[in-house]
Amino acid sequence: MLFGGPLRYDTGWAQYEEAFLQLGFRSMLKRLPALLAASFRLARQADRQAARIVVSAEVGRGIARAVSLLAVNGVLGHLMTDAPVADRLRGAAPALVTVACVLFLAALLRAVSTYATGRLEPKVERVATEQYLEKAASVELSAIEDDAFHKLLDTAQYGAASARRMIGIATRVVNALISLLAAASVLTVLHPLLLPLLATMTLPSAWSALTIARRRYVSFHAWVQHARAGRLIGSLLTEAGAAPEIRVHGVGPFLLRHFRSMSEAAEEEQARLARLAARTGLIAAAWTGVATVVTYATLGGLLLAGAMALSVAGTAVIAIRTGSSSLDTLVVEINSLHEDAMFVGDLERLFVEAEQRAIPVGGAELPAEPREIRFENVTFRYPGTSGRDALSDISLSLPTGKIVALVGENGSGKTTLVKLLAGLYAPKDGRILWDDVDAATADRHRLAERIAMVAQDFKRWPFTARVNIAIGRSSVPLTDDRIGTSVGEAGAGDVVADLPRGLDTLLARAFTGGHELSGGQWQRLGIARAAYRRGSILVVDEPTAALDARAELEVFEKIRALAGTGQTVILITHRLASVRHADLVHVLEGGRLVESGTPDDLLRTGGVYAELYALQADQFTAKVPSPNGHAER
Ligand SMILES: Nc1ncnc2c1ncn2[C@@H]1O[C@H](COP(=O)(O)OP(=O)(O)OP(=O)(O)O)[C@@H](O)[C@H]1O
Repeated sequence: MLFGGPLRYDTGWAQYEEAFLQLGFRSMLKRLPALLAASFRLARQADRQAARIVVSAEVGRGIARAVSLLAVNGVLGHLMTDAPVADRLRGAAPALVTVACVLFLAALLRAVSTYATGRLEPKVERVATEQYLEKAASVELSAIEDDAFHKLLDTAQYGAASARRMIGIATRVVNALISLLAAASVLTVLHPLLLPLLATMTLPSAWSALTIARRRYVSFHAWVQHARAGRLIGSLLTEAGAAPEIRVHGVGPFLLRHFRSMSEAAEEEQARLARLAARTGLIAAAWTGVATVVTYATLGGLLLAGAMALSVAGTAVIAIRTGSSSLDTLVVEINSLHEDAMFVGDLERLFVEAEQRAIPVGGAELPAEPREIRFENVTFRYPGTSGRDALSDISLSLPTGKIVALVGENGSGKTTLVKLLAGLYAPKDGRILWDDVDAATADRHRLAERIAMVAQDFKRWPFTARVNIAIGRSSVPLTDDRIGTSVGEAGAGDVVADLPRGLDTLLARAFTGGHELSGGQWQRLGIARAAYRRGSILVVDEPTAALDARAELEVFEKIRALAGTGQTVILITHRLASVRHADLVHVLEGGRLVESGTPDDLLRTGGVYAELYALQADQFTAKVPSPNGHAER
């Protein structure tokens, strides 16, 4: 099956299983105060005033219900006496007025609570989502590439919606709790037998709701990656980037087949859950039925035996109905609260883990104008990969203010080396020294400030051309001067001039008014972005891969000019002719440094560089067959 099987258990799974094991009814009740406190904390963070209003209104509603129950008891007490009807009614009147007033007040409080909850819920979701996104953006690249962390990101994204739901649920829990307390106290006063009977009637629904929620949560975690893969396939079918290949290579039916088989597997799981839920519900209903019969039979027995007055039995019936409906609500709502709290728990777990894997803040100051950056016996392997190191025992110098070229065949480690230089990864062994400051101890944010990078797969932001350039340093105010200079430095003037609305053209074909650039045009904008950033070290990874011959020459000219202004240029390229202007060339092979020197030195000594150079040169000097069959130079 594409993307592996539906159930992939990795290290992250063990933690979910532990969370699942905590899902007992007792532990749920024990955790209730903490859960309510957590949702209240979130609510206060989002909107303190609305949170206070909701809590006060719900407590008020609960109390109102308790008072009305006691008042009803008073009404029945007066009505079910032997006195004349008029006297009975007169006696019951004050209690009736109390019931009416309390019901009116409860309705008012309900309206207040509805309004404040409605105001609060979206804010809670926004605050939680913001925190989620902020944490996701602040972790190390290695965390983003780690599939266990990614799974956590996947599941935690539901935490914000759960946090929103928890607000409404928490209000209903508080309300039902108070009203249950009222019913239970009334029942205890009426007859001690009635309380356990009430509990027996409600236990089955508690058990059934809990069992169903447990299954749903476990299933969700087992299937979350499957669902992501399914969504990914679905989006591939509609994505503009994949559209040409889907049509020319006829990939559509292939992707659809996989989409269907993945969806069918997920449907089977849904059907399995529904089957189990139906069975559980049926068992619970039978159990409740028996318990209800026993309860009313007991009431009848007490009446027949003269152990209970008719008015008391009437109140008991009302209290049992109120109590069991409150208990039902409570069980269902606590259960939902718990289920949602587990997703909020995932979000909190993400916060903790993201904190641990965050790019550290602070550290040693880097020299303002270092003479060189030295790699000292640097070894690196990508986290979670086995096999060979991507870089092994590399020692080399990157003198500042010069053009240093990194050369080597595909997969030799050039990009990895510059990622380490930029602080995106840390070496497994060895050090990267900026003069004598170890980059591992340096302030990472300050280090990144110094670097401008045109990566091989630099981001094509779905924004305007202007923003696509200025996003190179979004922390400074955007000025036309700076944009203009950068466009000039990158030789992107023609690209911008050709755009229908110049710099204000939206570069996202999928949106109205959006425009698409060619690969080479994008590459020029990417270089303009790096120029706009004005880092002291410019890293360009294959800057001319998509450029035509004339543009390529021009771009290298521009890059040389940047080095002339004091910028250090680290250039990765397979076009060895362009490397001839570099001050220093490092040649990598299989993650090891095999040669270093000026281009002329390397050509003279005749190693890997000279060999690759000769191969490329041969392509241009090879004899071109003439029309009459003789080879010509
Ligand atoms: N994010 C990653 N996770 C795991 N392995 C990676 C990752 N990126 C690169 N590698 C591996 O590290 C090795 C070096 O890759 P790198 O991208 O540094 O090579 P390169 O010299 O830049 O190649 P190219 O000329 O094709 O761009 C390769 O074996 C590659 O498979």
